[in-house]
Amino acid sequence: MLLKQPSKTPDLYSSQVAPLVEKAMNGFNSTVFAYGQTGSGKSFTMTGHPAELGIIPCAVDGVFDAITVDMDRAFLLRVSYIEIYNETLRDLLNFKKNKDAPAIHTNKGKVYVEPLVEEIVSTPQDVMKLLSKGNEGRKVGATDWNDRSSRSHCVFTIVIESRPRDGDGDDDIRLSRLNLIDLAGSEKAVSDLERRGEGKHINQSLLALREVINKLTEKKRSHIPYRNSKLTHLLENALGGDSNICVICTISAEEEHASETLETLKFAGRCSQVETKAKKNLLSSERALIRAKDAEIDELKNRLQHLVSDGVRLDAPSSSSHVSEVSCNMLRQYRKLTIPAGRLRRRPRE
Ligand SMILES: Nc1ncnc2c1ncn2[C@@H]1O[C@H](COP(=O)(O)OP(=O)(O)OP(=O)(O)O)[C@@H](O)[C@H]1O
Repeated sequence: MLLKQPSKTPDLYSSQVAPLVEKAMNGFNSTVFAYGQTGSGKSFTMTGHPAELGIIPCAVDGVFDAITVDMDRAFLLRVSYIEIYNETLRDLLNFKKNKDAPAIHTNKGKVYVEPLVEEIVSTPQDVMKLLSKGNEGRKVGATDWNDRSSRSHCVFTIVIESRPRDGDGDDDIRLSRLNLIDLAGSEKAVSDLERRGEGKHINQSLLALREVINKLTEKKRSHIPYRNSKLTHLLENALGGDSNICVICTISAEEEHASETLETLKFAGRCSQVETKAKKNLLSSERALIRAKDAEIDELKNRLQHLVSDGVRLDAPSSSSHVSEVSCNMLRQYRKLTIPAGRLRRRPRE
């Protein structure tokens, strides 16, 4: 759908992305990506700017707002952040320690990345800290068009698991992925040699994405070349129909960019023809991390209650530094694993 009025990112979020976040909260995979030529505002739109909140922070608020009002379900959230740079995957939450580079695997048609850090989060602040941490490791560089051009594709994912609060509810454990993607921008040859090498990989992977989208719009679908790039391989399940998708296309209005703008608009037109059939994802209790964490939470709760009945004050330093450290660690772990419903946990706005 095309927005007819110039709009700010939070308006774009409310009209186009919020419905996908709502679906993600109910077990449907959702994917949002920004596509457009270099310097046209993809990172501005996805990550945001001091002047304007981006799609990712809006979505994070959307997720926690939904948890706040949902009194019937308990949630467990995890976050991962992957970068594809020069056709190599990097874990942006673990890039320093990373000895084994993450790789794409497929099992029974499901694409996943391993090894990959998935951090458990319980507040919007936790999520935003991880986003900033990942962004520090992201490859950016100055090009002829953008001083801080993203030289990589970045996939920020919130994994949402939930179960009914009452009863055992094992037949209604839901798992979904909310993928928020900032693609690198298509570009003409740039003057800097290193940038030119990166640009070649960027353009090839975007070409692969356009080819996949073209194939997906064909009435009689032939082989779809997902494996032609890491980007399309990683997005195979999402593009292939298991996810609700929102594609945000950004353009530069200057005349010198007219041909790229036309290409982007054509891409937007083709994306709007792709049909997806996302299904609700249910998880067996044995595979549900939320079930394993339930046991851990109960155990921590018991141990904390014992400490309190022994007279240890959890919110104040104890006379014994060992008891204090143990209780603080337990309390921290307990808080990390529990997201109470019915409490406003909105991230303070700048
Ligand atoms: N709507 C906007 N209003 C004000 N400034 C903007 C807007 N969109 C983009 N900018 C500014 O334009 C510059 C380029 O934007 P941005 O980095 O988001 O582009 P990009 O499409 O992500 O580029 P690349 O593909 O090279 O990474 C930045 O300085 C950004 O702050």
